[in-house]
Amino acid sequence: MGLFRYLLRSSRRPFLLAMAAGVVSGAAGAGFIAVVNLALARPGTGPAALVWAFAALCLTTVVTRFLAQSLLFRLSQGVIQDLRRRLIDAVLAAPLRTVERFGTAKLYAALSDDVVVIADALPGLPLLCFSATFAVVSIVYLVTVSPVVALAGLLTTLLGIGLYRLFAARGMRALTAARAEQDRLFGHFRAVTEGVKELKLSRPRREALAGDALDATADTYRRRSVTGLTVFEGAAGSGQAVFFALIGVLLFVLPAAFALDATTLSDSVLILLFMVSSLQGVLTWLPVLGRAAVALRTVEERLASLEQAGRETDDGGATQLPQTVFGDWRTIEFRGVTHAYTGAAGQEFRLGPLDFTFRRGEVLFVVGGNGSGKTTLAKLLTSLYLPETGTISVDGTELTTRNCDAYRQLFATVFSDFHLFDTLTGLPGEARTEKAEQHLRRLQLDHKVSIVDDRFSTTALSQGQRKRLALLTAYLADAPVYLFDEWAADQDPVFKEFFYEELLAELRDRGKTVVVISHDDQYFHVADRLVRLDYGQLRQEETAGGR
Ligand SMILES: Nc1ncnc2c1ncn2[C@@H]1O[C@H](COP(=O)(O)OP(=O)(O)OP(=O)(O)O)[C@@H](O)[C@H]1O
Repeated sequence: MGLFRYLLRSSRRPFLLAMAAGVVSGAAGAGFIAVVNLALARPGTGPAALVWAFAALCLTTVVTRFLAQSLLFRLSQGVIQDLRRRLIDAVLAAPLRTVERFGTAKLYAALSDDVVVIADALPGLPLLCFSATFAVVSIVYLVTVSPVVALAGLLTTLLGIGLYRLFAARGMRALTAARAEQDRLFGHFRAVTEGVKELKLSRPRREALAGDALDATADTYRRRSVTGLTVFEGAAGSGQAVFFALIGVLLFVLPAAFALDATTLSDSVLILLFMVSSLQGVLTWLPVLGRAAVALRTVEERLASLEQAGRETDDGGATQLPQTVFGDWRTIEFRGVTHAYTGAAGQEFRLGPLDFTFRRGEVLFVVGGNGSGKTTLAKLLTSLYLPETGTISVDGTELTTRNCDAYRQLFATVFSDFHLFDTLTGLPGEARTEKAEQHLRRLQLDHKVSIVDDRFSTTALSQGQRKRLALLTAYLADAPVYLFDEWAADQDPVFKEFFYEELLAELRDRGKTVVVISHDDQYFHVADRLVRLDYGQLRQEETAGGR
């Protein structure tokens, strides 16, 4: 039912058209059997009207069925596209913390697997309509042949539906349990693809993680899936069995009990045989539809959780250029700002409460030991996290979900876990390629990388070189504020010096504001101001250098 509801909401018109085609096809199919029966009663002497009816019903059955299926094929591809678009939009609009809590494995599973499972099941839906209509019309026709057989047919159909519902509830439970394992399975796949070096280098870890752990999850997934699909197959078998039982009763019990003649008997059996064969068509789709219902529920739950966490791009102002919203900013003020993470074992890391003011045009260093909260502070400063308590204000305007997207456009960043896009698309367009080539030379990457069709020719580089390419991208963004999270950590002494002594000075001269997270104490003197984090608490320190 969930699938029907979803399609009625998302693609009402083509879906209703496909269902109507399924209904017409079912009715025409049953009418076809009635005409066959009438023709069999008078072999070779049927009136012309019967011949025309035969031809029309044949054609209608075939054409409407084709129409319904082809509409559903088109619809199913549309559903894949639509669900993926909605998931991607929800991920991009949800707060970063919500996306981090989800984890990539769960999102990949929904994007890659669930949407395809749903779409693959859709062509089965017209068959349900076809068979339901076929059954209703057949029973109505049976009333004209023999009310007793019609009643038996109706009771059998109801019994079949009851049995199916009984089985389906169990099948759905098993498939839902299998689906939960799938998230874990995708987590293992990710660990294998991203940890391939470590796994190759250590046989015990490979056997433990890519062998035992993955096999255990895959086994549980397989067992639960097989149970679920087998239960659905059981539902199909029991549906078929009750109809066969009815035909048996019709052949061997009813004639004696109700004095049915041979013609009534053969008409009824023929109709019931066609009902069984149409039912078989539906029954083969039941496991597929069961899996699709579970997948749709998972995707909808994931969408709802992402959407419930709040959209961050609702503000009308967010569509304006940052220059017009926050372009003239002077100060960013933290007042009583906190952010906490709760680990799996319940332990908590709390940053803050933080009170400090960040000023336009300064070069600010954020320093402190590992895990002291520097990156978390950077996420708060860039508004990737909004404060859990306290406020961050820009010249008195408090940052909220409604204006944070506009505010974020002030920043160009290279986080320590940055993603290196291989395209320049989306960066300011004017003389982009020339500027990129010039920076490639400056960063000594021109012998490795070139720009081809607005793309880097390669991103398969050393970590230090990849960081230089990320720096180039940030440079091209030409944002008012730059944030570098331990950028120099992977650079050789020459590039460290270039970064701290040349690049930061150049950015300052260009009127940029710069935040540098750093462990390189030999360069702390280039900062205008330095803040030190110690277990989430902040201390401001003077520096020797700066202006
Ligand atoms: N996504 C997260 N979920 C849960 N805990 C987190 C998360 N990110 C960071 N933490 C925890 O918050 C604390 C601060 O992390 P943060 O990354 O801000 O430190 P850092 O000062 O940047 O460290 P480093 O110098 O090692 O990069 C750490 O104890 C870390 O375990």
